[in-house]
Amino acid sequence: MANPFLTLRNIDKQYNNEQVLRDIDFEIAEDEFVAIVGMSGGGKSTLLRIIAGLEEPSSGTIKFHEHEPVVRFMFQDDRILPWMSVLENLSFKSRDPKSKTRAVEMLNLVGLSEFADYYPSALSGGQRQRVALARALMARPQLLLLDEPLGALDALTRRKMQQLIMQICHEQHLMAVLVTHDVDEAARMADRVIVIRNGTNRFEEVGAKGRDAAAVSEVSDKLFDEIVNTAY
Ligand SMILES: Nc1ncnc2c1ncn2[C@@H]1O[C@H](COP(=O)(O)OP(=O)(O)OP(=O)(O)O)[C@@H](O)[C@H]1O
Repeated sequence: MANPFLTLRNIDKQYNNEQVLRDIDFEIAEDEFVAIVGMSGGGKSTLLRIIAGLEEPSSGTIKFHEHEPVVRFMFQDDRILPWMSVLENLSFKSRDPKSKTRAVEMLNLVGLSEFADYYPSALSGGQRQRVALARALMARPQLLLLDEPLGALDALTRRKMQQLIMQICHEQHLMAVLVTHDVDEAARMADRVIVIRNGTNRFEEVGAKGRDAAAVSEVSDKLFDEIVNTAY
């Protein structure tokens, strides 16, 4: 790979006697958007935590090439604080007055500038996930780890959020690793889709993003076959 940002080599992970990940081996390039798909319980979230440095692999190496990047997560559960306004949710961690300016900018970026003073209970699920995205962007991350962030949204809101996340990652030169159960989502959003089968990455689909509807559907059918043909 020409410009690797992150390299994972022979990553194994066991919990007690359970082998969750085995021989995970792939690279992520600068500016790449990667999706990880696979059966439930297959170790996708564990892999994200290992990339984030929240969990140590049992063996294998993980290497960021240039420098330790700023990494932020987005989850299905938005984890925004109900007793704070939208703006406060973004800026409360920092005493720097510039943080409020940055929060306003980030709300603008995700299309929520009119909602700065709202409390989370007054927002829709899609708007709350926009707040979660804006909050993740506050620290100027280089890498976004997206653990099924759109799983609880209705189909239309989900499509809009997919577009927003792709657009922001592209404009801000952010790398992203998206874990999703939705093979259409993976085929639509990612430059490359990695299928985790039996704990190992056995299949990579390259060049997913920007395909037309027919091509997305073809890729997602292929991904589905790869996943369900796994002997679990
Ligand atoms: N901290 C832990 N201690 C023990 N076992 C764990 C721990 N975290 C995960 N596991 C086990 O590792 C396996 C993989 O879990 P993980 O959440 O990574 O899978 P997943 O592919 O993200 O699943 P899903 O798609 O359902 O979210 C599961 O069997 C889970 O029970």
